[in-house]
Amino acid sequence: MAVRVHELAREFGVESKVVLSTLKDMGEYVKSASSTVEAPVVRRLTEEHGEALRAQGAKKSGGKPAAKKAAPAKAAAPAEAPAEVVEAPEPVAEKPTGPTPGPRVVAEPEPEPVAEAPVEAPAAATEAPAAPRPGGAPSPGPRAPGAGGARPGNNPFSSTQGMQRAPRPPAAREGGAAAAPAVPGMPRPNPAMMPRQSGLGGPPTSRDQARGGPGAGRGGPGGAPGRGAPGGYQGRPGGAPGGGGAPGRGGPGGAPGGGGGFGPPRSGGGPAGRNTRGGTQGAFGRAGGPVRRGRKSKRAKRQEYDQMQAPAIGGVRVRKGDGENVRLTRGSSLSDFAEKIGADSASLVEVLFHLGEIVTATQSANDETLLLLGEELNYNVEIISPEDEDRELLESFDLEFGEHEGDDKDLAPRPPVVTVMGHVDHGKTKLLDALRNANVVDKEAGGITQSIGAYQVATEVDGTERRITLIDTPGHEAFTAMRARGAQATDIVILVVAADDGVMPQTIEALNHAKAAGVPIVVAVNKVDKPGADPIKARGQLTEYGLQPEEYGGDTMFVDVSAKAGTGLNELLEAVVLTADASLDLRANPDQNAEGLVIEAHLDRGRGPVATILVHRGTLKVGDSIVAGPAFGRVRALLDEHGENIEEATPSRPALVLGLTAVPGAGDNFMVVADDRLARQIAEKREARERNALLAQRSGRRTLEDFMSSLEKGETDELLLILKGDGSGSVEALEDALAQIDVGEGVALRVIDRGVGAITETNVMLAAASNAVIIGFNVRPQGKATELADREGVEIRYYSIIYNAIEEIEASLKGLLKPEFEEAQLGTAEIRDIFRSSKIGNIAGCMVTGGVIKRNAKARLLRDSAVVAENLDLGSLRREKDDASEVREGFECGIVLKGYNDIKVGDIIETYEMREKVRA
Ligand SMILES: Nc1nc2c(ncn2[C@@H]2O[C@H](COP(=O)(O)OP(=O)(O)OP(=O)(O)O)[C@@H](O)[C@H]2O)c(=O)[nH]1
Repeated sequence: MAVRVHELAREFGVESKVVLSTLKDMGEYVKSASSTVEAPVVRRLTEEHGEALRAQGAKKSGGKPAAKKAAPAKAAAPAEAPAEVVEAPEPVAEKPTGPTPGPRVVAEPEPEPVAEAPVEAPAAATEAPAAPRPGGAPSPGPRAPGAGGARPGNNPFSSTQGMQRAPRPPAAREGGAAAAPAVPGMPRPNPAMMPRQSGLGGPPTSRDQARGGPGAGRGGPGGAPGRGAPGGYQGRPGGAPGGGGAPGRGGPGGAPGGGGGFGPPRSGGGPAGRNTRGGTQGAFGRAGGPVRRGRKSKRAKRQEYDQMQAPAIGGVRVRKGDGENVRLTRGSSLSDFAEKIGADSASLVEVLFHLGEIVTATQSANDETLLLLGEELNYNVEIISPEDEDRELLESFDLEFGEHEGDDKDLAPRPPVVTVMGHVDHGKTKLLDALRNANVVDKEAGGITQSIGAYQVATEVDGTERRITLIDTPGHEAFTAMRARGAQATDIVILVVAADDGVMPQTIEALNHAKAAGVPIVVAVNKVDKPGADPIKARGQLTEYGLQPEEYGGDTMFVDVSAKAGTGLNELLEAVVLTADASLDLRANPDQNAEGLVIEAHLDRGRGPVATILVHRGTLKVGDSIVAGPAFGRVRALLDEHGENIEEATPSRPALVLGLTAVPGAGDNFMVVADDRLARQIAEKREARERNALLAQRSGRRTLEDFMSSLEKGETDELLLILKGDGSGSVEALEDALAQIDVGEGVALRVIDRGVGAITETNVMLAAASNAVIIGFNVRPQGKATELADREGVEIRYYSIIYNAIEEIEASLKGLLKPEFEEAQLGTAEIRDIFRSSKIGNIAGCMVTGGVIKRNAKARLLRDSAVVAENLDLGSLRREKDDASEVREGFECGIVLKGYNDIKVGDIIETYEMREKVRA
């Protein structure tokens, strides 16, 4: 576990800056008092400088000994009522494959930390080294008192059990778990204990923090050093046996360290596949240090796996429930769960791990996993349905969807909405076309009707004009897709049966769908113009399926039509109206904020997102603030099916809406809200929710067995990309070009997100959660995105030439990329002032805002997160009046960019150097 510098300082009784400078002397990259320091570093600090620091602290405080504990450890469960007492666990004998028996749940006799609370690390580190571990295993570090002395080395979350950079005996260096003998009584290597993957170029401090800790750990099962294992920033050896790192995304072993690799995903990062960062990272793994070469043999992997399967010694301490209800939304993470039950997410990770599932604390878990965990811990987990979720979401804004405002007298009749279904080739499309051409309303003479997904027709029934809205995507797929989303777009189904063909399988299917939805049916017996037509037979056949023709005493109207000849169309429409009148109460309040459904939506190159909506109630007007699924906006224009502008759309009226910020999905509901801000808030919440649900789905249940089978199968993988560019054109071009890459079998490429603008923390989070690589095209990261990417081990690649991006991605996918140079970030400086000199050009008065600026570095200039100049050289670097070879963060300096004068105050100079990249 990582601890903060100030906590360490408190521990030693010295000021933060003393610890900072000691760490810097040790060569550790530490920024400030609030920076985190990884356990192995803490240990080294303690071992090498602990005495001196404490002495210094004691001197300062007048001989008072330094505090023993940095801070009170967080209790993971409420003190009261351990629900179930299970004796301290003992080692369990060999276990067959398959999920391990449930976690040994140990009641907590006192509110002591469950796994290791982060703050324990310094305490642990300052303890005298513990006795050698049972079995003679090298003890990578002392343990905290009271944190499970009885179960040495068995806590995968223990900060004290050796992390990536823990000094360790040479014997242990040969591949972690695989090399560790399974001595009885010795902690078996547990996937959770394996070294985390590393090898990326960023500062280890921040990265490590996220990697090693409970819940955030990425080190996966397996023993070999992960991606770029021994590399990393510090180039230290990784992976002590039983090393830290919660079970997480890292795959078993992360076998061939992809650290410097730019190889194909299948070979990178180990056999972990989907759930491992390694898989994808391997494809674009950043350089950063020496890389393990070659793949591990199947045997070694198998061995690792076997050991991985072995039950860990030591139980998981989680307070069991009493069958209480726990309501979780789709895609909740273990952290969310933990919060609800007052437990530590790390223990939940561990519990699941024992159940054979590898889920990190922050990752979205799927429904099954959440239910499983609930069952195990005796909680009644209730996954909130998407509809309920949305209802609750709207309720939180004091809104309601799907209700008419006012009372009965406010309701006015509205046209029925009709979907045409039937067997292939029975004439659905033809019928829709025929109806459109013959009966469309408000049609200018000669006007062409556009297909916007729905249109209105009119017919006269009993002397009054009656309108009908037809959804013009025929077939039951769209109908069921909408139903699956809880949306009922259809009031009546026209079931088309060709008179010459009779009832066919899809006729029945459509019939069943309509029945299941409780939607009345009108049968159109089509193609009656054909010589072999037998409309009577069709009636007889459908009777067998429960559709009794009215003329035979039933309640279903059958109408003979010929879509081709245009006969029977009015009768058909009349039948629809009569059926609606007989069985449905189709009324809506037209005088409220509009609500309804998105029938179809797409991105139009010229007009942006366009959506065809169907108003259910209320009246949609130009200028309304609208939220449609995860999209929102102000209605800029409303168009009807003739492409004509309309001012408003009343109930059952389909209209094309322009002005949305994004493309909603078919079946999403839409509603008008008070203002744009509210619309945005709702949309954002929905989007986040959708993302979580998607991630949960994608993450699936990755079991240890899955890992094994991927190992055996020789792993196919997918390279996921997130594209960010400076304009929608470039992003599209890049995506198009990527789609053209022939990646060959076993490797797939998928763009999971794209967008215009700087690379944001959200992009990084998504990449982290889905093991994607971010491609930045002429854009740079924003805010703490880089830091987060480093911490999360997310690879971001920057390009300014599409061709280069394509070439590299293609090469990496094909595993053809030759060793080459790669950029290593050095430091950034912000231009605070500009001094003009006739001799040397413009001098940028800068503040170094991160890292180190070195004189011989390469530089690029950023303005508002966009790259304005690339491949620049630092002409001179000065501190005060003197030339400097490097200037560190927090210091001012003067920089001249060789041959480049177009600088502005506020610009960022980003420096880097090219390091040779070694491929695995
Ligand atoms: N003679 C005759 N032919 C028709 C009639 N209606 C449709 N057809 C023909 O039947 C064929 C299929 O018609 P479609 O409208 O494409 O049928 P569909 O049900 O939409 O077919 P899918 O879209 O494949 O499910 C076409 O060649 C039409 O011209 C009709 O009333 N009489």
